[in-house]
Amino acid sequence: MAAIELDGVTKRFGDVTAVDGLDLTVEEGEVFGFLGPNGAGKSTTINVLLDFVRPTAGRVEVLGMDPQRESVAVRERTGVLPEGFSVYDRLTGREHLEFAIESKDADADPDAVLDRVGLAGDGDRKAGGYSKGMAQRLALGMALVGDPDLLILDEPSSGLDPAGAKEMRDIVREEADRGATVFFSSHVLGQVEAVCDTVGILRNGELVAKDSVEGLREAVGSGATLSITADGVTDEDLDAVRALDGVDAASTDGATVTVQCDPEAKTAVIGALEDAGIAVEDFSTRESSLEDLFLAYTEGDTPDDGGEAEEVDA
Ligand SMILES: Nc1ncnc2c1ncn2[C@@H]1O[C@H](COP(=O)(O)OP(=O)(O)OP(=O)(O)O)[C@@H](O)[C@H]1O
Repeated sequence: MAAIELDGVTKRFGDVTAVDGLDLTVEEGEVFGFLGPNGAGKSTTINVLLDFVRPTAGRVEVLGMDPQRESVAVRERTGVLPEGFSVYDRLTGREHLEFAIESKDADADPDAVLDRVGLAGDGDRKAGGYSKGMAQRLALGMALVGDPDLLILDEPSSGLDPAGAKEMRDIVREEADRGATVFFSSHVLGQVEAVCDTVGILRNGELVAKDSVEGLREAVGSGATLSITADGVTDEDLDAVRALDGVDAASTDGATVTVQCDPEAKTAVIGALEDAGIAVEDFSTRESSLEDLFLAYTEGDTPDDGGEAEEVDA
């Protein structure tokens, strides 16, 4: 069964269309990464799932229920880490968890949860004195209370240091192993790449791609990014590079030339620059990251090369 099913969901705020005819299915047990630039409509979609916002049009199902008619039942089985969570300054970390345990009528040990999210030893401190990352850990702990069937995490890594982000990803995996569905939004691409089974990319309220990370990579192209340290590169030089077989894109910031290309095109690219009289000081190649991919989907034209990605025309 699908944990989340959106069918033609549109949400308008006055003249602004935040979500535009969104069709989306997240299967039970899936870790789904909801990616998109600022303002793409991620939080609005999450608010629709939780019935904090009512859609202008479309059908929504969460855990087989209609969140508008069964909002209490949906929320009982869902753990939420909201965007911009703010703590109750005067309550301790443990009191926050006790509150979450009580309101979910759950049977959890607050200290075990504090320990799990890396706050053991800080449970008796007033949360008003927590750092941003500690508050985020606390919010994650509150979302985990009661072993929810669905975890909805809005930008869960915001404010976390690299170790905290890694711990968050480990927890997400543990929750998925337990059978929970995890839906998390992010524009921190590495977070999504590292932990998600499936990624959906939202642009201007529309789903522009949905696939596994690998599938999306294949759809974008052969996937190498070549960085060449060289100055004095002109537009004509870049045009010569772009004209080469296997080159998708080339740009420069004045000191470094960045080329998206097939790995085999590397020698030809460097040769073309050298033929133009450019002194190539250094170069490196890396597999295109999800970031390159994300930018290709959200800034450039959507690829239509018949790759593995399920293209979604909204
Ligand atoms: N309550 C509201 N009233 C008016 N406009 C809104 C409201 N909520 C969201 N919007 C608009 O809807 C669009 C989508 O916003 P949303 O917060 O869903 O995006 P997002 O993808 O979560 O962005 P971010 O990554 O910046 O949090 C934006 O243009 C935003 O200004």
